[in-house]
Amino acid sequence: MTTAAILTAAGSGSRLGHALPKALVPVLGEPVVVHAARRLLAARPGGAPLAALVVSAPADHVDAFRALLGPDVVVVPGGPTRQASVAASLAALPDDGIDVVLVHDAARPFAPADLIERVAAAVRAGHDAVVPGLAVTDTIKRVGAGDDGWPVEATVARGELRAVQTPQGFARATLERAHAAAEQDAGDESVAASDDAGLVERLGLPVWVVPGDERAAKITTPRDLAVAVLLATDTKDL
Ligand SMILES: Nc1ccn([C@@H]2O[C@H](COP(=O)(O)OP(=O)(O)OP(=O)(O)O)[C@@H](O)[C@H]2O)c(=O)n1
Ligand SMILES: C[C@](O)(CO)[C@H](O)COP(=O)(O)O
Repeated sequence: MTTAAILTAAGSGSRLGHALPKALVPVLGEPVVVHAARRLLAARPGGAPLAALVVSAPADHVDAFRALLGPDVVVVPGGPTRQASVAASLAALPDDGIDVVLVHDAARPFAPADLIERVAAAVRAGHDAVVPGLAVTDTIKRVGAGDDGWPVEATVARGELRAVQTPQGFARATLERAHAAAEQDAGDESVAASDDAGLVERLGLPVWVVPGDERAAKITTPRDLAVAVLLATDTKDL
């Protein structure tokens, strides 16, 4: 089997509040997207390097991304939602016998190689959709909508919950089918899927969870950027 990866990096990073798009924000002197791409390219899913890497960029930064990532990485303009950006990258994926696709967020730039390889291995073992997940450590409450607060409706059994990360791995045909079936939602953030496995779930197909890794934490807020500096140091040799 042959594995390729899609790296989503076209978001603006509004919650981060930086002057640059989030993927171009430096961590220890290098842009987030460079850290993320380097770790994907260093992984050996199935014992071989990725056959291709397609990165989505903000439309007005495509040339800057190409200069940063070099000629072996395909850069495409992203769309208005994460789902649309993945769909654009999927359309640009070469044929080349690629039958396993990893979808990863540049916003999780320090995912270690063993996590990447674990997800790909589960797809190669026969699971057509695989996500890495971490057990939830807080008590989780489901709340209603009140005028001046949020009344608790239930305490959710947290043993059943997983906080899901990327990379997520798919049989290519399953990922293409899932995106094609949800194409009408891709332009609207209020209905677009927040992850690719969610699109597979909408088809009624199974999604398999493998252990996640705290080092694959997502940079969303300014605090996360401070933590990212620690993760960059922690994973610099991975
Ligand atoms: N239209 C979009 C929106 C998001 N993403 C990517 O999807 C990942 C997860 O998105 P998120 O963390 O929400 O990034 P932003 O959309 O940039 O952040 P925010 O919601 O704070 O604006 C990121 O790697 C981001 O670049 C993308 O490729 N295209
Ligand atoms: C795909 C993802 O990283 C899995 O946890 C997450 O859903 C992205 O969410 P965001 O709101 O677009 O950051």
